[in-house]
Amino acid sequence: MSTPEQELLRRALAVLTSMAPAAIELGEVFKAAGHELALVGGPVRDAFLGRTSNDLDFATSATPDETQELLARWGDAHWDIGKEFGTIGARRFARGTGAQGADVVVEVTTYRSDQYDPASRKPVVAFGDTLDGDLSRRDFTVNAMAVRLPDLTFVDPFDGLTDLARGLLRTPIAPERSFDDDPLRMMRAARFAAQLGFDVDAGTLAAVVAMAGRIDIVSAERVQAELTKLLLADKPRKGLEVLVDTGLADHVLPELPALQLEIDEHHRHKDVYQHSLTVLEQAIAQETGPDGPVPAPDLVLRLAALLHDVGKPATRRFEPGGGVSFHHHEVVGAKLAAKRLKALKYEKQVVKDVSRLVELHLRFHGYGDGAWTDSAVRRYVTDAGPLLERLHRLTRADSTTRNRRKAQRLSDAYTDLEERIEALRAQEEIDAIRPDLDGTQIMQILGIRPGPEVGQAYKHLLGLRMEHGPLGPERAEEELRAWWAARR
Ligand SMILES: Nc1ncnc2c1ncn2[C@@H]1O[C@H](COP(=O)(O)OP(=O)(O)OP(=O)(O)O)[C@@H](O)[C@H]1O
Repeated sequence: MSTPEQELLRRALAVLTSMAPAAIELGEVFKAAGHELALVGGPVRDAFLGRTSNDLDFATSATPDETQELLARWGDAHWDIGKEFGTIGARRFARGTGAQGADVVVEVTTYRSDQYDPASRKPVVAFGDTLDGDLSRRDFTVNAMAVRLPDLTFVDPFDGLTDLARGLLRTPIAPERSFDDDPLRMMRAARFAAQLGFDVDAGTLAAVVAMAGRIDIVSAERVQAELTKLLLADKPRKGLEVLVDTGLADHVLPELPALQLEIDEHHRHKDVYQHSLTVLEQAIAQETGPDGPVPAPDLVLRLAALLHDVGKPATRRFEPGGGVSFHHHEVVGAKLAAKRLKALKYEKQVVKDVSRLVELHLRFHGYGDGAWTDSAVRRYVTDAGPLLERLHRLTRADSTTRNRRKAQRLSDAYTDLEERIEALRAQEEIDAIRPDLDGTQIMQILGIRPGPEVGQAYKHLLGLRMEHGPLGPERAEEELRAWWAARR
């Protein structure tokens, strides 16, 4: 019989041995120079979860200058952008095959002993002398384990292994002090809950609830980075529930808890919040890589799935005859989503794409029983543009009815729409629809110079192309002349 911890240790040892050659070699380099070196953080935790990594974090007793000198002899490429925080990085290009067939990236950080400065309400970077001291300022016990090198001694001052075996996120020091030092750790609890499927320990969770408002002093960029990692996890629901249940979401993504108030009249779900989490999960199930079934996490799709109904609270109307409506919630939602993502400092393109998907997520429901004209299909494809594939996924994911027949009907209707798109695509260009005549041809035919009329003519021909499909140059010329004559 072996305890879960022993079982984990055995597994970790196998993983560590497989990634050890490069790490052990580095340990020997540091030892020869009289310094301590230990593998820390994510790679140690992941080794216990049976996952190898070629991205290794180390802590050392050496100063940043000493580390830089030692790494110069080990790696093939180096960087020191984190030197101010004690971190020097290096990459060793792949040698050999198998586990050694990939590049190894290392970041070595001088032992830290940051102290919280009550005046600036920020931790001040300081270097320390012990590994235990360094581990004590880490976020969670499962991230505060280390393996000394080159001898592979396991160091676990906060009993992280027990927490790992139980699937618990707990701060090594009192959570109130830890979150005071760096409130971002509260977001990180939600992120690791999503990534690892772990629960947040009761005391740690209570501290998040009590201190949620402190997240406001953290920069939007840092919050965004954690939210993104949370959303890109295989199963983000748990992390999102931590955000909402603790009140953190009221500060970083208030549109999400606001959905809890809404009763969804279309689907028999408790509320729009639960519906949104399910749509996110279903959208994730729809993700495939460009080369087939390898899942490729798609941030834009996931954000759109999570936020697609955020316009509902503001547009809810109770109708006189009973029932509820959310007219134009997609338009309102698109604006709210864009505003929130901008505040979180997401890149412009992400903001634009998510907002557009939110705006278009209902469009398909006008499709009914296949009664769309070719013109409506062209407009759907044109309005979605490069987001068409994602819109397909989002729209399919947005069906959470438990009524199987209704679900099947919706799915069949969407398949029908996709087939209509394919059929039209086989007949004509629909992915980048342009009028039959370009600006130069318009000017030639009408004998006019560049000016607003050319644009108006172009728009008129584009409208006809959308409505009727390709006209051909002759009919396009006739239509152009008729339009010109009518407006004179
Ligand atoms: N804000 C923080 N407060 C305390 N410790 C932190 C903080 N950020 C990082 N750490 C420590 O540094 C390690 C590396 O952080 P990082 O954010 O890279 O996480 P990770 O576990 O390596 O996962 P990933 O590389 O996927 O982000 C963590 O395991 C943790 O020990």
